[in-house]
Amino acid sequence: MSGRERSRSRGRMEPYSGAPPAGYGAPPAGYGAPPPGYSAPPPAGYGAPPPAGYGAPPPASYGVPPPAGYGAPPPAGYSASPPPGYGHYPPAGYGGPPPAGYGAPPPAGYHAPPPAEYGHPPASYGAPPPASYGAQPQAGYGGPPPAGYGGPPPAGYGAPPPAGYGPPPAGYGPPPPAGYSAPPPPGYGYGAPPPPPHGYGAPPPPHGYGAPPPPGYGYGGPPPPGPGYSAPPPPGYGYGAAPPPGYGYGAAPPPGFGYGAPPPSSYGYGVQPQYQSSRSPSRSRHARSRSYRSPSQRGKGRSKGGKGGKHKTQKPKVAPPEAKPPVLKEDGSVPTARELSDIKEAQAKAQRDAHPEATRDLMPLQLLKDRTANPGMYMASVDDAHLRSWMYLTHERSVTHPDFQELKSKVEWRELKGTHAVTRKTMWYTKNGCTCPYHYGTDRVESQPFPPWFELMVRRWLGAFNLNDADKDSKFPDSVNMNLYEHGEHSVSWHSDDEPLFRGKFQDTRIISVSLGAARKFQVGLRAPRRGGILKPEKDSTTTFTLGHGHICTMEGLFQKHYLHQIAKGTAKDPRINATFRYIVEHEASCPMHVPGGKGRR
Ligand SMILES: O=C(O)CCC(=O)C(=O)O
Ligand SMILES: [Fe+2]
Repeated sequence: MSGRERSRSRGRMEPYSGAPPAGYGAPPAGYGAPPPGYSAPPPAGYGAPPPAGYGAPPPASYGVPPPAGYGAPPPAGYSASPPPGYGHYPPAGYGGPPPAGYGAPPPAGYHAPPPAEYGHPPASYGAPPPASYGAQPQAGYGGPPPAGYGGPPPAGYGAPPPAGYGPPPAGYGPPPPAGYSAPPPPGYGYGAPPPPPHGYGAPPPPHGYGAPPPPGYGYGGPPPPGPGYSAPPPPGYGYGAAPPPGYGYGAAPPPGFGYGAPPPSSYGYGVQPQYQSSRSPSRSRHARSRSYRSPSQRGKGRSKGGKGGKHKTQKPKVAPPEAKPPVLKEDGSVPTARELSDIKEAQAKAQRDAHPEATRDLMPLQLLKDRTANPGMYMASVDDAHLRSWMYLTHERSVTHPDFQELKSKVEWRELKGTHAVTRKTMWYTKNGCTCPYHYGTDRVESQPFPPWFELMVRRWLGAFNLNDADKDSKFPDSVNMNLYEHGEHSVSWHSDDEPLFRGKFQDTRIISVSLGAARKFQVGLRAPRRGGILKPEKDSTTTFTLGHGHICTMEGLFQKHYLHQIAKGTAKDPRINATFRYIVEHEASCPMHVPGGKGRR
């Protein structure tokens, strides 16, 4: 308070005489309309007391006019339901100027909810969009985004264009992402839509299917099925029916498709189709499940089926796979390791695009947000009905800083040792007498029962989901994996929570993740075939979110089958705890909860 202001407030106590008390000259800025009867300026001499209502000084907080829109619904452009945490309680320190950026809509592409203490705009707010967001923001970004930048990019468009997109690289590599055929939105910064590579989109030559594709047709990856692609094979080629859509992309023909002779070696654009003998219809299923084997399953004998051997006798005997023809480029040359990975990634993507998962109409699935009183407070961060995969983010106020301190000091944290250093600390609690351990790569952590103090804490955090064990949708999680990241060097690299215990690669799973302490970046991306044995998301499919104190993130449906996630190393100085609540479906054979022969169902 300045000296002048102090004397003004003292002046209020003086009797009115002659001149108005100090400070009464004019109502302070922002005081709104003068009270009824007040006629400014005061009458000469100001003999009379100030009109009724004028006597009191303006309330302390009234010094500054309230920010436009304060108290009212969120300002225009703020989106019908503001993102979770936005505006459901007034920013701290309200009464001062609105926090920078308040009143502006959140920047396009800003997926993460604002941090717990709204009032500090998120770190990236107003800053350039996340790296994965495609083109650099246009000059002037920081004000409203350039026209066209506001809406979400078309599917597949969020990623940067392939290197050298100006003129497409020779051979053009994989087909452009879905939706890419549309010109980029204005302002997206590609200049003009890229010219299609020579021959792209044109139908293949009418009789050319037995022959190599014409020069220049050459996609590194499989061509999209185009008009004419399902044209009958050249005379003499002789399969009865037209090949199924997508055939020739490396997928095996469906059971019973049964052509006598394999197609000529040039069929399939350099990617050899996989032949299926009509005697082994399980081949394609076999090939498919093979690509879903987890790190722990890989390297184990196929007859074990990756389930610790206990289903040995139940597994159907499968004939040893026929030797696969080598994958060649369209010019017949052998691809480099990187080119081969690109080809495999494009094949996997084509498979995925061609094979949607069951819809929720066909196979109902209740999303956790729909169990709450306020589903609008949950932001869809991944909403992928095609892959039956969902991720929602919200902020939960009942998660407190004392909770963080209690967890940090009471949990018996175990160090996880990577190949070179400690990657993070962890703990694994289970319920109902379950003794299943948790496997992290080569590390194994024995379970402990939920401590009573933790049970209470968790019931509070997850209260909004109304998990009262009344039916299958309302089951309370029966296990939790906790991580303590002491600083930015602690991390968890790309993975999915696909441990056999949860059967997340085969059926819907729910994972509820609660974050406490320091904020860290959480990334998700589409699962791609391993590259050089390493699990990484498909190129250009990564999205980054910030998980701060009190954030709850759900992963639902087949998210663990189709998506990967990670907490990458970063610059964080302060510790963070994350608890992921899970449902065990298939207990290990040594566990008292094990059901012999049963593949559990949630
Ligand atoms: O710390 C996180 O937010 C993620 C942890 C995680 O992915 C896991 O425990 O499986
Ligand atoms: Fe995970």
